Amino acid sequence: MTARIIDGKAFAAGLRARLAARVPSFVEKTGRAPGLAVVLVGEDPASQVYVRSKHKATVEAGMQSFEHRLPAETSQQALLDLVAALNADDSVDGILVQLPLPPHIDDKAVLAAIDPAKDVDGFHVVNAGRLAVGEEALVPCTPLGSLMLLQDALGDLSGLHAVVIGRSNIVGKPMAQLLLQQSCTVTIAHSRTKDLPGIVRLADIVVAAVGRAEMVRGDWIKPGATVIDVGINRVPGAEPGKTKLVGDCAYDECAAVAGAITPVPGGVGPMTIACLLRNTLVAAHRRAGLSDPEGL
Ligand SMILES: Nc1nc(=O)c2c([nH]1)NC[C@@H]1CN(c3ccc(C(=O)N[C@@H](CCC(=O)O)C(=O)O)cc3)C=[N+]21
Repeated sequence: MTARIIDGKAFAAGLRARLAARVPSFVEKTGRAPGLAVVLVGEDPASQVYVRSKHKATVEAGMQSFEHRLPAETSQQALLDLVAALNADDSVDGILVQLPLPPHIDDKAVLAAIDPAKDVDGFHVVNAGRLAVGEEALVPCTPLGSLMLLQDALGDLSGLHAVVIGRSNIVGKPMAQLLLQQSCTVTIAHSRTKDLPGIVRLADIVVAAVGRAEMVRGDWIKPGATVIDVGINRVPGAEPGKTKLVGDCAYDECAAVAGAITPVPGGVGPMTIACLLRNTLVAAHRRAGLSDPEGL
């Protein structure tokens, strides 16, 4: 069998177009465009690339983008002061503080300072708790985008066994919550799991979010299973001095066995940015007292 390729890039482009189509009626009702503030502390080159693509996508969707670039030596208090100002700014619907932060800053304290209503990353404990108990929440973008791709590929997920590899607060745990909400049987596996290949072989759905390049091998995959590869690992490329991007799954091996699989790049990554805009539009509607935009 050769897996169907799940085209996250195309799905994300479609989602961004649907979002852009909803912006004019929001503007008409409120007199302003939804606004996303992105805060970058320091000059990490990968973070700069992500922040640039977020800005571009935000503007293309007709939303307002506020970029705040602070030097690496910015104090925690200065960052908290900026977050407080963004919380108070009515033109800002979403606040994203790019991670990782420099080591002298306590990221938990910063995330806790973001107004949960503007927490478009869904990282605040209030949103994590709301997701866990099934209340209206802002849901972390990478798991949300992964779920959208799964539902597009499989339709109803009810009763399927999903194995999530990785237990981070940003991906693994919220992914498991979303799959549980869809009535999957969910196993959360991680670096200490005994017989990880044996556990993964039980899965109808594999979500790989461990952050280790090409760790999941083809002979771990049940024939026909759907594989969502969340990993983004930069490794040495074919030519010396060049790098390339690979996922947490050994792509060629897994694609030979799976029913469907996301590539890296072009899979989950573009969905993360599209879902950030989706969350910004949703947050803007809720803050304005409007009902959630439908069909997103
Ligand atoms: N507060 C916060 N929220 C985040 O959502 C967040 C963050 N911090 N810190 C960094 C990670 C990483 N991240 C990605 C977003 C898009 C792609 C993406 O579009 N990737 C493309 C390729 C990009 C490339 O070529 O480098 C793809 O997979 O096709 C990747 C990674 C969001 N992050």
